[in-house]
Amino acid sequence: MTLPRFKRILLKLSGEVLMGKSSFGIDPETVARVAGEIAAAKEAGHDLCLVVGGGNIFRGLAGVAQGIDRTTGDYMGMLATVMNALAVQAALEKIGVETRVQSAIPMASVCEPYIRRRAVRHMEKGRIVIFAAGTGNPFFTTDTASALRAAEMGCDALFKGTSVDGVYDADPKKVPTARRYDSLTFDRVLADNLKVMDASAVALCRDSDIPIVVFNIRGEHNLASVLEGKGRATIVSNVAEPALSVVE
Ligand SMILES: Nc1ncnc2c1ncn2[C@@H]1O[C@H](COP(=O)(O)OP(=O)(O)OP(=O)(O)O)[C@@H](O)[C@H]1O
Ligand SMILES: O=c1ccn([C@@H]2O[C@H](COP(=O)(O)O)[C@@H](O)[C@H]2O)c(=O)[nH]1
Repeated sequence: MTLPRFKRILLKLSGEVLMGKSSFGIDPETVARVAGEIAAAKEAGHDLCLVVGGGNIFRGLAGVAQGIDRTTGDYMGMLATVMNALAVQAALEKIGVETRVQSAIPMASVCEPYIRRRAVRHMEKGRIVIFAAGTGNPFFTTDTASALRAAEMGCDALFKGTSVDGVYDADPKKVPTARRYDSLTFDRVLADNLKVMDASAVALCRDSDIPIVVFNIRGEHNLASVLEGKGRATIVSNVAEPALSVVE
């Protein structure tokens, strides 16, 4: 399928992807590889901002399973995303890309607080803004933060770089016979309760008319391919049902 080409993009980087082949934490080689691909996307003329997940370090619900109350667990998860954001910033700056980290939870000694107009200005100056600490609120995820920031920053699309190559009719990690969609509507994702992204994120993108492109960022050069419009991905948009297709 040929994907549309987008200029201003919010790239959501899954925390899990940053751990590379390990089962926890940050793998420097993977972060460096992803940073190189982000730098190349910028070189190719895209305006980029990033939201980084925290699943490689801590998720609120995992805390709940260990007896930590949900809100505390969620704040721990948000702090995990700050660590990831700093790791991505360091890797980007090492290869000469100017960046700023803005956190939804103010931490003045570590990074800037999230100020929308300031973030817009950074982007106008060609910097990559990395949004950390999700939305700053418990009971949300970085998917919702991505949809929110994409809308606030006037992005043309939200690219979800994750560990699956698109949206399936069931979780492909649990159902081996699941079939992948080439394209589908926001309404279908919500009606079928497809779990690749939170319902709140999907609803926000639907209402702001921001397409979501789900692709596997674990594969080398996949980011470049989907940005060029030819990679393997699923596009979720408001386009009517006839455009919906299952490719395999
Ligand atoms: N219908 C579906 N299609 C595709 N993937 C699905 C579907 N339902 C569930 N998933 C799961 O969604 C996961 C991707 O989303 P998830 O929110 O878990 O990760 P992430 O946000 O990318 O990462 P992190 O939380 O580590 O930052 C995949 O690993 C996949 O197993
Ligand atoms: O707005 C937000 C964003 C995140 N959290 C918590 O952080 C972790 C990690 O984020 P992922 O999106 O799963 O990568 C998440 O599990 C939440 O516990 C949050 O509370 N609010």
